Amino acid sequence: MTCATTASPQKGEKKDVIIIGSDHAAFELKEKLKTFLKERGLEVEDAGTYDETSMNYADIGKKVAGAISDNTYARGILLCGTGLGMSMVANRFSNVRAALCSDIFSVRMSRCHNDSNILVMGGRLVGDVLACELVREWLETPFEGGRHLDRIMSF
Ligand SMILES: O=C(CO)[C@H](O)[C@H](O)[C@H](O)COP(=O)(O)O
Repeated sequence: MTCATTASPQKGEKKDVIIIGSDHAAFELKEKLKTFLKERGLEVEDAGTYDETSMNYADIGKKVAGAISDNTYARGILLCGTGLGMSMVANRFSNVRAALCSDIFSVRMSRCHNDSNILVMGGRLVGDVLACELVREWLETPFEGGRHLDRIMSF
């Protein structure tokens, strides 16, 4: 399983580690995805939340997006009830291209054309089996570069 990125590895970048975070609404999905990733030999950094106590998704979204933005990690996964709040938070950070997806085609395009570096999903929308498939597709699909590189570099 590859984890393609266009950015040159930076000093301290944990480029082979996937950072994952959720709020309470998607805590259960986060735990399932951690198992899925680890079973595939990937190292996972859990940014929280660590139980189902109600909390503010923005705290976790900022933590994960900040760690992508400063190149500590190359790829991250964010989960909340709908995925909306997490994607809004994450896309405020420079160098972050967070893609809120619930279907395979969007996930594939988010990698091929947009070089998404955070995959966002809604735990109250996407079931466990589909979520694992979305993550698998996201990890395995490379960025095409070319005209798409010019485009993502323009914002
Ligand atoms: O996207 C979200 C917020 O914009 C998420 O769905 C949150 O998980 C959701 O708002 C949490 O709702 P709750 O009623 O506090 O569990």
